[in-house]
Formats: sequence, structure tokens, C-alpha cells
Amino acid sequence: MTQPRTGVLGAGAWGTALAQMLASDGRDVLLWARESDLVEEINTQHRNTPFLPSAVLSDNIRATGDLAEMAELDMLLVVTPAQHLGSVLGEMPAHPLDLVLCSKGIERGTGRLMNEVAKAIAPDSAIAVLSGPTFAHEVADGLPTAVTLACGGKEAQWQRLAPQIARKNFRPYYTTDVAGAEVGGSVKNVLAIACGVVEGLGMGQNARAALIARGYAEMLRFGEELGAERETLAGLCGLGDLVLTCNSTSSRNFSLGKALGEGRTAEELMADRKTVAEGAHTAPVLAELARDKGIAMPIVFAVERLLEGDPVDEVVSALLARPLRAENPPQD
Ligand SMILES: NC(=O)c1ccc[n+]([C@@H]2O[C@H](COP(=O)([O-])OP(=O)(O)OC[C@H]3O[C@@H](n4cnc5c(N)ncnc54)[C@H](O)[C@@H]3O)[C@@H](O)[C@H]2O)c1
Ligand SMILES: O=P(O)(O)OC[C@H](O)CO
Repeated sequence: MTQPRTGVLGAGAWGTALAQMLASDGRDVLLWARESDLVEEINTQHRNTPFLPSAVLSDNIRATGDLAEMAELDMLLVVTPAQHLGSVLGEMPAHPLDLVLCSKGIERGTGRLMNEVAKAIAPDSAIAVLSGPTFAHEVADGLPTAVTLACGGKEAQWQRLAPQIARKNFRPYYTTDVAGAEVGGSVKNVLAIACGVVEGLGMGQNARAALIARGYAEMLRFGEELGAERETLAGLCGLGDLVLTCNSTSSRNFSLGKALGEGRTAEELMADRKTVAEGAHTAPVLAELARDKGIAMPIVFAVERLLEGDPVDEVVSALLARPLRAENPPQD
């Protein structure tokens, strides 16, 4: 049987690391990059210096800037920044294929999760979500990693995708809970900004652990409203990713928060970013959704205020001065 033809849409750090992981058993991988000089660099130097400078890429990764070429493949990992997923998929010629969404975020302006964005643009494609605790440089280095692969209720989809995606050191775990997989990855990015602020302010490890636990309660409340299962959020794509991202300066979201805590302004930090800190884009839309649905998400609201430029000490004081309450059931 011939192998399905596989591609990765987006050659940032994560798309490039996933291409490297997929190519690790000798299969050919087509990688779409938006920047023509990056297409050239990947094909001639086997490097991606703007987004994943540490990796030497496999010879069997070929880059292209042609979306029509990507539409001819069988399976595509979609790894654009969340806010651009709709525009990139929309520019691709319509062909039914297996789409595996790897971006983490909620679309501003519409409040849609990525699977909802993709379904509206590619209704004939089968859509799955891949999410979990996954720093790109570690996956590119072949270090052991496990992810959630959410397949929308269809066992056949999992049976088809798992052998295409799993590798010796890259283990997908199956769920049917697409909303859960997406909520985990989207909300943890916002919470990682908050944990970075705690680090930047030197508030200590106790405060960080408290934020992770209370932030997780916010993730559960929001997820429940969207039909996500608590078990999914307790897994790789929820708690697993929350713990990773809230504890490392390898995280762009955590680092952004740390810089805010150290006194830099959101405006200057966002002004000339080349890499994406998804939490900064998700926080306003997540906060808006939470207000609309009447979900208490005080940490998310605090991050929203910080990104709007409110003074860090005021925001933190307000969070600490909230009325005392029961821990369980987590109400607000
Ligand atoms: N880096 C990681 O470790 C990691 C791990 C898991 C998930 N993710 C998720 O993967 C997604 C992509 O992140 P990344 O780290 O690969 O990106 P990155 O920060 O390394 O690179 C930025 C990417 O944005 C693209 N871009 C910029 N402007 C664009 C536009 N107008 N239209 C389309 N694309 C544009 C660039 O071409 C580049 O591919 C994000 O949702 C992120 O949360 C990242
Ligand atoms: O660098 P971050 O904060 O975008 O986090 C990367 C991944 O999402 C970690 O799983």
C-alpha cells in the first residue's frame, strides 16, 4: 500500500518541528512556508533560522510556497498562528483531506475554536485536533513527547491518523473530545502569561502553584460550558500542557508575562514580535466569551487588563483582594 502523502501547513517553530518528527522515519514531508526566502533556506540549507534555529532539518523535508500543491496531499497538519488559520485555509484550493489542527487559540471577532473555523472553510475535510505539552525544539530534537489526538467521535479517523502521526518518541493518545483538546491548549496560554507575571514580580513558587490550580479551575468552568469533558482537561492537552507552559521560559507566553512582571509594557512587547505568543491574542476573546456566558475567570480577566496596559501592581492587588470563598465546587 502506498503511504498517504503528508504535509505541514505553516513553517514556524511548531510546524517545522512536526515536519522533522514526521520525517524521522524516512517518509517524505512537504512543508508550506509563507515566506519565500524561508522556502529557499529550507530547501537549500535544511535550516529554518527565523523560527527554529537549533535544528538541522531532514533531507526528506521539502518546502513549498504553493498552497495548491498542499491541497493535493492526503493529510495536512495545520500549524499557522490561530488568528491566521482561517485566511490560510481559505486561500487553499478546496479538496477533501485529513486536516489535523495543531494551532492553539480562539479566533478574535468570532469566538470560534479552530475546528469551527476549519469546518466552515473545509466542510468536506475530516478534522482532528492535536494538542499537548510540546515545546517545538524538544520535538525537533526527537525527545519523548505525548499528545492528545482528538478525532471527533470517529474511531476510523483515529485508526487512519495514528499510524501516520505516531513515531517511536511521539505518542498520540486518542479522544473523541475535540472541544476539550482545543479549550485546554487555548486557555493554558493565557494562564502561562499570568504565571510569567508572578515570576517577573518575584512572587515565589507558592503563588505560581496557586495560579496553576486556580487557573485550572477556570479552564474546567470554561470547558464545561463548551461541552468539553473534565477527563480531557485533566489530560495531556489540558493540565499537562498547563504545567509545562507555566513553568518554563521556553514558553513564549510565560516569557511575555515575565517581562510584563519586570515592568515592560504590553505595547512595547507586542510591537515587533516575530514569533507568536497566542495567549495575548486569546485573552481578550476568551474574557469576552466568559463575560457573555457568565463564567467567572478572574485570572483570565486580570491578564486581559494587563495586556490593555493596566498597571501590574493594581491588577495583582485586585486579584489578591477578592472575597474569600469555597474552593470546591469551583464557582469563581
Ligand atoms: N512553538 C511551539 O513550541 C508550539 C507547540 C505547540 C503548539 N504551538 C502552536 O502552533 C501555532 C504556530 O506557532 P509556531 O510556534 O509554529 O509559530 P512561530 O512563532 O514559530 O512563527 C510564527 C509563524 O507565524 C506565521 N505568520 C506570521 N504572519 C502570518 C500571516 N499573516 N498569515 C499566516 N501566517 C503568518 C509565520 O510564517 C510563522 O510560521 C500556534 O498556535 C502555537 O500556539 C506552538
Ligand atoms: O511557547 P508557547 O508558550 O507558545 O508554548 C508552546 C507550546 O504550546 C507548549 O505546549
